[in-house]
Amino acid sequence: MLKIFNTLTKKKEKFIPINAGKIKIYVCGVTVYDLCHLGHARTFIVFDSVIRYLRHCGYQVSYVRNITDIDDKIIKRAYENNETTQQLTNRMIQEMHLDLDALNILRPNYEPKVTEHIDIIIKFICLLISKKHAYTAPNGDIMFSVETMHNYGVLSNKENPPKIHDNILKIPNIKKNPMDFVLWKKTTYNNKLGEPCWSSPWGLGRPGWHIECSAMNYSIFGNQIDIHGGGSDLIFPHHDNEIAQSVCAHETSYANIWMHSGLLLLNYEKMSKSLNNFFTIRDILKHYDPETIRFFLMSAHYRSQLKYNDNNLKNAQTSLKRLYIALRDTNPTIQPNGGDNEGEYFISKFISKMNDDFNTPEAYSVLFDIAHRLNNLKIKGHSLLAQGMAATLKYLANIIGLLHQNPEIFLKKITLKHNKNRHFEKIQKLIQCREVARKNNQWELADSIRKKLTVMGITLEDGPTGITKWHFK
Ligand SMILES: Nc1ncnc2c1ncn2[C@@H]1O[C@H](COP(=O)(O)OP(=O)(O)OP(=O)(O)O)[C@@H](O)[C@H]1O
Ligand SMILES: [Zn+2]
Repeated sequence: MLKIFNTLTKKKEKFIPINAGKIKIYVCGVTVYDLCHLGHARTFIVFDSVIRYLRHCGYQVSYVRNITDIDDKIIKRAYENNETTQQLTNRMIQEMHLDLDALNILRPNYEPKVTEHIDIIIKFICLLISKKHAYTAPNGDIMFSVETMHNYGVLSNKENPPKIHDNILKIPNIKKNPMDFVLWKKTTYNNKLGEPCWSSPWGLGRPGWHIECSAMNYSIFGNQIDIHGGGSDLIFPHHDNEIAQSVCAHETSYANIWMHSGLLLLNYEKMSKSLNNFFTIRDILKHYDPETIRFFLMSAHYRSQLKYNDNNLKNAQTSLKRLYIALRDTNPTIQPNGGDNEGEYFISKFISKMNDDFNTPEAYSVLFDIAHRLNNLKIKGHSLLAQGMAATLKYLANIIGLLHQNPEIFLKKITLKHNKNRHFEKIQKLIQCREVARKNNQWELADSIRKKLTVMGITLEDGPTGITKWHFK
């Protein structure tokens, strides 16, 4: 029986879908104004493995992950780039698909964009106004009134009310309650940045952030879904506000289970676009195989935080290598358990770990037990049993999107990447030494380093500011 931890009840609960055999799941997606970083990959790989597992269990899963294609940060970035918000977001959506596909993340069944749901959003806000849950603020914005909901903040826990962001309190006379939030943002008279706006009963404007997910959920799924997911950074205010809007507008419950993935941290802080402390998926893919990244991001329980650093990625690579080495010289095309009880034992152990709130670290340890057993069988020359064990290993790992490559190809690829990385590090070091030599007027040394780099196929370009660029010839 599958159990899932529900952020709403703070308990692991038996999972029972609203409609037998079918699951409706919605995950908050990216605000598309930059390339995706490894923090996004964490959340999307977590939900990818959840969805793969639910499908493996025989559920028909309908998976929606939205795209936020209108927001302050998008407007600002498009203005800086001297392009339209649509040009920017279309480009970033394409790049996002490239990166997430590279990580073998299955595409959602539907990826709704906010700008394609403005009518639905407006209707939703009208409903909230008609039910007296929303009001027009003095500046013309439409605000949700949190006092009209008896248990506002239920997800983030009312007993420990979340801190109100300072700058919310600084806005004078706009909100009836400092926790009230924007549903519709009125376009300012001069519209300095030329931001996109839509006509509405309240004049030209654009939607606030929280309303988009409530409205798109309603339009795609009706108001009730089985699972709502996202990173734990979204619990408050985004998900509490979604609950407030959806419950107040439609007077039904909203999501049965709230699942939140732990954040990927860089130096103890959330990796994030706004904090500008991120590594793009693309950059990491230059140094690591996509499957290594996937393996790393599932190596801690999905609710735990995970620290990004090169060592952790290297460890993930070593672990994955161990599994592929075990699979080497086997032909795992026969039945997964090879007809023996040991295979069945491992399968049921793996399934019980995944049924326990998708415990991937424990599920990994079953994979390593199988690999260990497989190595022993190979050493002892029990070829048929080894084939069965290899098939079990591949079958189970495939459920969560791992070990789908040919072992020889994977092992060759990581050796090549390793050599390339070492080559890259060597180049960087030589360039640094040359820069020091130049600063110290050691021209002969600087010149000999340049010659060495030329032999390695590197061309240097010394910029006027003293910064040296390089490229392969
Ligand atoms: N460091 C992270 N670790 C895990 N999940 C993350 C991380 N950063 C973002 N996410 C998740 O990725 C999805 C998209 O997030 P979003 O586009 O808001 O990213 P962001 O980098 O936090 O952007 P911004 O800083 O502009 O708000 C959300 O579900 C969010 O919870
Ligand atoms: Zn959302």
